[in-house]
Amino acid sequence: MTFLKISKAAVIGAGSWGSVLANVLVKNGLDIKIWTRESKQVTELNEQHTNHHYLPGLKYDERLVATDDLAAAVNGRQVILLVVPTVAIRSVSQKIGKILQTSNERPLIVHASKGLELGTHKRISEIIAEEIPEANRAGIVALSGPSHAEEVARQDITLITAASADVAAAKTVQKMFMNDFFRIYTNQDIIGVELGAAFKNIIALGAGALNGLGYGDDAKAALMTRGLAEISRLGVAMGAKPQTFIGLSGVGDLIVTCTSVHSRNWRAGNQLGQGVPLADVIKNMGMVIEGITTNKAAYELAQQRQIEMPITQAIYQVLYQGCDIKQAIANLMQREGRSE
Ligand SMILES: NC(=O)C1=CN([C@@H]2O[C@H](COP(=O)(O)OP(=O)(O)OC[C@H]3O[C@@H](n4cnc5c(N)ncnc54)[C@H](OP(=O)(O)O)[C@@H]3O)[C@@H](O)[C@H]2O)C=CC1
Ligand SMILES: O=C(CO)COP(=O)(O)O
Repeated sequence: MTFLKISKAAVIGAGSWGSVLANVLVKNGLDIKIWTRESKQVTELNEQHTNHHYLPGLKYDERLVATDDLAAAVNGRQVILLVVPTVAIRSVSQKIGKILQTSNERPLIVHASKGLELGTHKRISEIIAEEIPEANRAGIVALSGPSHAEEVARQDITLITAASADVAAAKTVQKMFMNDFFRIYTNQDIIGVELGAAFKNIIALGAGALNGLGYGDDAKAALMTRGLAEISRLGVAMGAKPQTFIGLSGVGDLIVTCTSVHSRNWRAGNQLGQGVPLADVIKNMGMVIEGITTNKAAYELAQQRQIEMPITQAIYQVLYQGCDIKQAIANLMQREGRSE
């Protein structure tokens, strides 16, 4: 595609991240419609300009318009930004694909979700490409990097990546989001960007668990470093460029997710480390914990491709096979000595 100056976009998903990204775009002067499946949330966003369940205390820009009518959100928009959990990407994309076929429109599709599909192990952009016909999309861009909704909401400095094989598409997204607190880099390695984003959540579960168990900074640094080594190994085997894992969407996002109390994955791991059962952790969070399903996908991929991922395997044993966390850590420590 050619570079476009965007004035109208739709944001699909009004959870923590979708609502904050929508707010950034409104502040940047764009006309934004945000879609949520919840009619009560539409009323709250349009009348109180709040999103109490997801970001208590935040006042949204009054120009942000919410709707629960997907066609009304999508039609006539130059960009559609998907920000629903990975598990919902296929069904939502299917619906959007049908709407765009009927209206015969061709917007740029952007997503900011981080995960792999269970069963197929597909990346988000692969799912979108399957469900929205090529004739009805101008390109696909992944928006990803170290960014917590809670901090972007208060306009903290945040730097992330717009990734697409199509440079003009990535630059279009860069331009629409950039402002004095939000800085976007482009990257053509969408495979590496999406995989770094998905896999770091697994390691963040482990970092949280170490904290919950009372381990210190040495353990955290070790987990992050060896975690980066194994997620890059799988990522490169899946077609990612190695250097992407030392960029914002790789080590950058790994650092923020493994060290921030805002991270849902870290907080979930922290509770598991304190002995809270997984079902209760999920119930109490009230928001998506992507690392739990991505751990299963990554474990299966590692098995299929015979790639050594001891941390991912240990977390899989804890989450899915009932292994005690302390036993899983002991098993990791007792592995035969290796070179780095
Ligand atoms: N939160 C953050 O700081 C960041 C999140 N991300 C990524 O963004 C994605 C979304 O995360 P986040 O906003 O935190 O998630 P939340 O749990 O805060 O919100 C999820 C949103 O998606 C909606 N949703 C859930 N399931 C479906 C479905 N089946 N169909 C339609 N809508 C659905 C929810 O609607 P309802 O309220 O009705 O359930 C809600 O609006 C994730 O992949 C996450 O990894 C990326 C960077 C930062
Ligand atoms: O991706 C994120 C930060 O970059 C958000 O991480 P959590 O989903 O763990 O909150």
